[in-house]
Amino acid sequence: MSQLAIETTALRRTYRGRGGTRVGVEGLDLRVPVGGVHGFLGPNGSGKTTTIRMLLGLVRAESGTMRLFGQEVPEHLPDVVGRVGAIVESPRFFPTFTGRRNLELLAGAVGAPRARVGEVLEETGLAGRDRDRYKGYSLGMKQRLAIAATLLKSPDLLIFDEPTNGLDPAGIRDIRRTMRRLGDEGRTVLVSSHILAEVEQVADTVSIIGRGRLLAEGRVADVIGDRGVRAVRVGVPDPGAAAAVLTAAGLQVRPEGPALHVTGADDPARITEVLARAGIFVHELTPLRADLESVFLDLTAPGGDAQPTGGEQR
Ligand SMILES: Nc1ncnc2c1ncn2[C@@H]1O[C@H](COP(=O)(O)OP(=O)(O)OP(=O)(O)O)[C@@H](O)[C@H]1O
Repeated sequence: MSQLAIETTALRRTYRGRGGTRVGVEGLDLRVPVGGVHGFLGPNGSGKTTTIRMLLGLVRAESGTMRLFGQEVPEHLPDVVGRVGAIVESPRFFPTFTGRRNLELLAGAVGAPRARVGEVLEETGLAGRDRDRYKGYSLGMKQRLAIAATLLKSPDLLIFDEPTNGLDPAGIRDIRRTMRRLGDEGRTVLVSSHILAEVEQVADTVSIIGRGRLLAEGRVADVIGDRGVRAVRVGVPDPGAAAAVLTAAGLQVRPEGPALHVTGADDPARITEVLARAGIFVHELTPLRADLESVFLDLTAPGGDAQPTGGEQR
């Protein structure tokens, strides 16, 4: 088994409130490989922040185990914390100081060499704006400065909790690029989000959770491939006649605009074969790939057929 940057087993945390006990995380098995970007996905309230806070020693787990780079935490957190950088809440910067000055102060505080400040400004694309005051930064620039701050000590693992919250599309693209670059450098990036389209483009691997449990994990393409409904759009001159023939052959058919949406065929060639035998010729045959969004919605739908995988999908 390849080394894991993060591993949790049967992790559990509940919250007691006036309305009774609320599940934060319930038996969560999370495995994040070393190197690359890992999307930690789930709808609002599914337990992402709770998990991240437990990993960082900010919230206590009720039961279960957690490891960072093989070291059990929180017991051995002091041994690994130097390898971990996290943006959980917005760090506090001095509004009237420049971005660079803020970083220089932080570098002093964490014992990073001063030269590192220039490097992290480059890495986060802030180099041209580093002499502007923090209070004049856009939200996206503030977020990039927060990332720059976590990079000062060159962490092997970066944990971002919903890093693009509140950003405009350009800001989102910048953060995504920064995360991708960090992953390509061989660092491990854990990025939590409930916005799938965003993570789908940047992540190498994903874990999808719902109500505190793991629902699916693996490489993005595999998670989609395993769960994707294989459908094909079929264009024919006479959709009514074709629908009757396909239905008689045991396939599921519904109209989709001027074409047909067909499921139930393991191989699209079977559709052309069935239709050709009936003298119907196909002018369009488009396999419709499920995207992560629909897989996610399927898995996390209340009362849906989501079965926790227990993490044995790899
Ligand atoms: N301090 C707390 N006190 C009581 N309940 C809490 C607390 N923190 C979290 N919860 C509850 O635990 C569950 C998981 O919350 P959590 O914030 O971990 O989810 P999340 O996946 O990060 O959500 P979001 O995407 O909205 O940030 C929710 O039902 C939430 O209301």
